[in-house]
Amino acid sequence: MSNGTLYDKVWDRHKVTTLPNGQDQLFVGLHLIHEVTSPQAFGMLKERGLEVARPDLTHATVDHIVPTANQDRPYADDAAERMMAELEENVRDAGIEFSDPTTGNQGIVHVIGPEQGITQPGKTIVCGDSHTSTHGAFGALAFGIGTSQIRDVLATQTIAMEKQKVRKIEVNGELGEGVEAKDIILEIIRRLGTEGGVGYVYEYAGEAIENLGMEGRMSICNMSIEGGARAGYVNPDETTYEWLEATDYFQENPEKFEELKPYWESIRSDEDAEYDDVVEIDASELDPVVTWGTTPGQGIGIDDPIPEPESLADDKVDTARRAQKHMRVEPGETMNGYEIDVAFLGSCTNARLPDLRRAARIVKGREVDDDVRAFVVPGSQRVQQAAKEEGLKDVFEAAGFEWRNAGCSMCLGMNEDQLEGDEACASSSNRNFVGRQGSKDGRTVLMNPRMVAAAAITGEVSDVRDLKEVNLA
Ligand SMILES: CC(C)[C@H](C(=O)O)[C@@H](O)C(=O)O
Repeated sequence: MSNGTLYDKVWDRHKVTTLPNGQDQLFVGLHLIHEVTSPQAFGMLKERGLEVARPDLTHATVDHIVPTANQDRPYADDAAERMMAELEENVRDAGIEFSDPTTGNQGIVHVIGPEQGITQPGKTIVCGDSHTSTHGAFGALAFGIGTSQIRDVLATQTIAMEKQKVRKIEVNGELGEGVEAKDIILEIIRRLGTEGGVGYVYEYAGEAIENLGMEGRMSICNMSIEGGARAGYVNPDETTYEWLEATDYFQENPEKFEELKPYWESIRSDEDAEYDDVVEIDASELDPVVTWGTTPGQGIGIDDPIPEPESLADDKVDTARRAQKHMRVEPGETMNGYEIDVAFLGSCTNARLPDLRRAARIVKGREVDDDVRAFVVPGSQRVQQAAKEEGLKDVFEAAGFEWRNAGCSMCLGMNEDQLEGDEACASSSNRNFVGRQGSKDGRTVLMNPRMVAAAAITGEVSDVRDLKEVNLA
């Protein structure tokens, strides 16, 4: 195959047929499920007397409601216990592998798939979760689906979809000190808007993307949906293969690695592939980005002035006014110095081992500000364990951070981890919508994990470049 994008190639490879309504029916290589969006779908399946078609291509975890402090069963929260029990029953009945908390493999669905090596280049991957775009970091075609689509995939292992356009986002230049993958994606969303990607899949390319490790690529692909694109991907390369080779799946099946590698190579976008749109970004111009508003697109460099709503496009003026009122910020001010009450280091965007490592280098030998409650919620039990083994847990706890079990936690406040009243939170997560972190008056400022660490220490949104990093060794 040649002259195509990865998107075209993976799509064609998985296409079963074109349906009478014009949509394509695609075979699904991996269906990830979690406790929040799957119960209803299993219910619909049962009503029709249908069985799960490919339990072997389905994998479950529990992440959204799982308590991150006390995980003794039954969970203190009845609703959480019910959702967990239902998932347990569904996976048992269907024979689906379940990374539950007793396995040591549990964690946020978008952290564990890559960890276990079941997220692979050139696969179609779906999950009832908008951040499924994360898996695109491996060159997979991965997108979030709704409940009725989960039902369809459970029943048929296929999905009906319309083909999207492809926008190549080329990020060139070298990232400056203190600036990282999260800043790149916040900048992309700031420039193109939260709706800018509707109808598109994003291909992230360019030397700044190629220079990122898999975790950074995942942070970027993760937030594709915040820019309106249901999927985003990076072409697989040596960095990808190195990660894959070290995973359980390929350690146990080394012959599969050799067998699949030529396929992975073949689905890379060709040099002469045609794109529906191309956008270029210079990574070397970026400062750490923080949000001033209530959408991930309302971001600015740490020392840039918060915009006058009137200076924005017409359709953005009202939302900007409302956002500034909610956040209690004024145009012309910077976010540097904005007081915070909570620091949350977690989520499927930024709770992998290197994220925690970078934050720990800022935290080491310092103390969390007296007025801040700060916590670290590792993305998975494996991240938690590895971080503990290399001493990161001790670094965080010595500074006054709470160290938790794996889960989504305060990213969306579906468990007991929530903002109270009008607390402001420096958060490494992906959404700053009003009410997102559990309190309708809560205020979320999105930023990279090192910036969260800096905010925890100073008690206000700060430029991490002003704090000296400590060597962890
Ligand atoms: C619960 C789930 C449907 C939701 C999503 O799809 O994104 C959640 O993961 C989120 O981040 O808001």
